[in-house]
Parts: sequence; structure tokens; C-alpha cells
Amino acid sequence: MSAQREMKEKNPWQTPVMIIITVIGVIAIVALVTVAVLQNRPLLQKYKYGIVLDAGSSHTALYIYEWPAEKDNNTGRVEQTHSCKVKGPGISSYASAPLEAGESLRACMQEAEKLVPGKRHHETPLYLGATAGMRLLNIENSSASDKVFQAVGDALQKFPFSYQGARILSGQEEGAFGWVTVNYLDDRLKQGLETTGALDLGGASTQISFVSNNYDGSESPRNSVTFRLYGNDYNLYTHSFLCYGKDQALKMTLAQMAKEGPATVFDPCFHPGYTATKNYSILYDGPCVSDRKPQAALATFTHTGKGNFLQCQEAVKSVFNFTYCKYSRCSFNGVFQPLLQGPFGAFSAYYFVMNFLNLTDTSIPLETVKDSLKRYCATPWNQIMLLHPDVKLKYLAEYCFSGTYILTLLTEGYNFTSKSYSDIKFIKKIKSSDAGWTLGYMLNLTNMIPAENPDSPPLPHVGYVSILSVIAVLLFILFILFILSLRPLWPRCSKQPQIV
Ligand SMILES: Nc1ccn([C@@H]2O[C@H](COP(=O)(O)OP(=O)(O)OP(=O)(O)O)[C@@H](O)[C@H]2O)c(=O)n1
Ligand SMILES: [Ca+2]
Repeated sequence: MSAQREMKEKNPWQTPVMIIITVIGVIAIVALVTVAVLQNRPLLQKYKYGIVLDAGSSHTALYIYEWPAEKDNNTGRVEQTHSCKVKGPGISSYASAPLEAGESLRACMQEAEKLVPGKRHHETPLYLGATAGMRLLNIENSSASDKVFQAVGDALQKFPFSYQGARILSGQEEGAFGWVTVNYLDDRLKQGLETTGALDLGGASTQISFVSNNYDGSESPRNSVTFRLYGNDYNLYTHSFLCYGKDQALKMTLAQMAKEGPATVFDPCFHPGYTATKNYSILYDGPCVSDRKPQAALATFTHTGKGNFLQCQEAVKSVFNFTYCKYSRCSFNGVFQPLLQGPFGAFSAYYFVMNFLNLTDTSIPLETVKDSLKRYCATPWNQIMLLHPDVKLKYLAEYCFSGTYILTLLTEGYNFTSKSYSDIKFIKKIKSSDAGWTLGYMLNLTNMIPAENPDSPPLPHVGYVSILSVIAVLLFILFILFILSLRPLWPRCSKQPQIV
């Protein structure tokens, strides 16, 4: 009887023990998973921002970049979220009215102020980088270029961002940062993949940058930039040709045609039927053409189109110098260039022009591209205007020249062949970001590309949490099984109601 009573007293324990164990087990699992999730959860969508102003020779553009806050100095993606084209010409055109250069940036800056969240304003770096237009102004009149920078700096500092200064980029920087942008956006750097060369055609200068396996940089150190990015070493060849942007090249070509100072310049690079009276001074103002001043001092000339691609090609070729090269190989003007190694991304004016001409498909044979351009150049000007009523006349008049210049620069200048032409891709954007030097410039200045590959967690976050949860459940089941396995040792008890 006494043993029976003892069992009866213990009996109620059997179920409560299991309930308590289950409850504790479930709480433990929930706690474990919650801690794991909270500890490793990416911070709630918090973003950081950076702003870069590209003060080009023909215009200024503002770019806003955004990246997840916790991925600073890591492998995080930086993306362009907005761009704003500044109204009016490039800042170098304001040499005689510098204050207006600062004023011109206001509308885009106000847009940026609205788009970057207010609480991030003060920590958002703001950079202005100027390229060939300001390089030329600085050569021509350095005090005028200083005044433009002063005015631009004063205007930018009125905004609540963290202003980091305005400066002229060197040609090497412009080329190298364009290359960094393209390869960063293509994910080639992080993964250590073969890189893409960068071809940038601006209004006043043009850049070529690529990695060539059999080039160590020793032959022409000033064309060599070395990087260590994500644990890989890169020896980049880069060169910037000042004056070989498409606007300055047009001036040089025209100045070359008009070097005898005629009253009418018959230009094969303009459409038949095109005619305009122009000031001779436009052909020899600025450092790219000042030495081509014609002897005769006529004030104006009649610019008349002839629409002949082959003659245009010859005229364009005349602004390249192929006569001297002190290196093993050169592109033009005695500049060293190693063997081309593709693929290449060609952006800015390369894209604008080839896209307008419907010639961005580089799988089309080069000869066919030339034939198509030949027909385009020969098309009468009035027909061209009828076909493109929405295109700015200044741009429209120049596409025959620009297309011819691009093909001549690529083949005669850089030595692309009919075969390697297809290694080039004419691009505007990669994902949501414009191809150009600005992103690479900001990534560099904010130290956002580490030299070494950061240790990445072996598992993605979701995988990590799932595995942790499965292990926790397994452990709990094992624990229950263990408790149940001890059952034979438990004191026996009867489920029969006790009849006293
Ligand atoms: N839809 C467009 C836009 C621009 N352009 C021309 O393309 C050239 C280069 O533009 P861009 O790359 O913006 O040159 P910048 O950056 O201003 O010049 P640089 O890099 O030499 O300082 C300019 O002649 C511009 O007139 C064009 O033909 N079609
Ligand atoms: Ca540019």
C-alpha cells in the first residue's frame, strides 16, 4: 500500500516533466534562432551616399552614388542612383565670368539636396573633378582657371554636404579611374577575372586604358599605373591624349584644311549642302590649334560640306603623327602603346556617336560599318535635318565627322584591326551606373576598394540561419530521445484508477 501511494505521488510528475522539458526546449530553440538572426541580420536598409561632379570640357554632370552602410570598405555594391546634367557649357567656358560657373551648378546641387536623405547630408562626400577643358584653360590662362575653381568651390560649400574639394584630374587618373569603374561594375575585380579595357572619348581629350599581359610598365613608366585590388595586382597601361577629344579634333582637322586661309573651306566631313559662315578665330583659339593660325588674316570663312567619307578619313589622319616612335611600338604622336588586349568598353562620345549612327553592333564587319558611314556622310544635309528633326543642329552636323574620327582613331590611332574591332563594346551604362571615371574616383578617395580580399563568411546569411535552426531542432530531438531512453529506469506506475 505504501509503495502504491509512493507511485501515486510520483505519477503526476511524469507528464509535467515532459511538458517542462518541451517548453524549455522550444524556448531554447526560439532564443537560439532569434539571437542568430538578430546578431547576423544585415542592418535595416541604411545607405550611405557620395556625390561626384564631372566637370568635362563640354558639360558638367552630377552623379549620386549609394551603398549599404554596413558594407563600407568591403565588397558592397556602390550604385549610381541619380544623374543630373548641368545646363549650359563646361566650367572652362566661364573663364571670363567665373561666378556663373558656380551658379550653373546650383540646380543639380539642389536636386541632390532633395534626393540624399537629410540626416546623411553632412557625412556625404562631395567631389568635383575637372578634365580636359580645365586642363586646357590652365595651360592657356592659369589665373582664369584658378578663379573658376574658386567660384565653383564657393558655390559648392554653400550646400550641406561634406565638400572634399575641386581639382583637375591628371590624364592618367582620368584613364585609370574609367578602367576601375568599368571593371568594378562588371564584378571583374572582386573575382579576379580578366579585365576589360576602357576607351573614353570626351570633347577635349581621349583615354585608352587596358591590361596587357606582356607589358610590365618599364618601357614607358608614365603610361603605367599599378593597383592592388581585392588581393590582385594590376599593371595598367593608360594614356590620355589631350586635344584628341572629338571637339578639339574637329577643330584641328578643320584648321588643317584651312591652313592656307581660304574664304571657303570645302569639308568632306560635313554633308553636301551644309554651309555656314564661321569666324576664323574658332579655328585657332586654344592651345590645341594655336600653332595652326593661317597666314592670311581673313575674319570669316564659309564652311561648305562635301560629304566624302574617304577624303574625310584622310583629313582626320592628317592630325595624327605617325612619323616617330622611340619605343618598341607606338599608337601615334610618339606615344608608347603595348599590344592591344581586349575586351574593351568604349563610352562617352564613342557611345553617343555610334548609337546615333546605329553602329553600336561591333559584330558587323568593319568594312560594312565604313560603307554605312560612307553613305551617311554622302546624304544631303537637308535630308539629314528632315530625318532627325529633334536632334540639336550642332550635334547633327558633326556626326559624319565624329563617326569618321572614331573609326580612324580606333584603327589608325590605336591599331584595332578588322578582327579586333569586334572586341570593342560601345556602352553607356553598366547596370544602373554610367561608364566614366567618376565612380572609380570616388571608390578610390573613399577607400572603398580594399587591397586585399576581405574574408567573407563561408555561408550566406540565410544558409547560416537555416543550418543553425536544423542543428538546434536535431539537438532537441536527441535530448528528448535521451530522456525517453531513460524511461525504463523511471519508477513504474499504474494508469489504473486506484480503488481504495
Ligand atoms: N548626345 C550627345 C551628347 C554629347 N555629345 C558630344 O560628345 C562629346 C563628348 O562628350 P563628353 O564625353 O560629355 O565630354 P566631356 O566630358 O565634356 O569632355 P572631356 O572628357 O574631354 O573633358 C562632346 O563633343 C559632346 O558635344 C554628342 O555628340 N551627343
Ligand atoms: Ca569626360
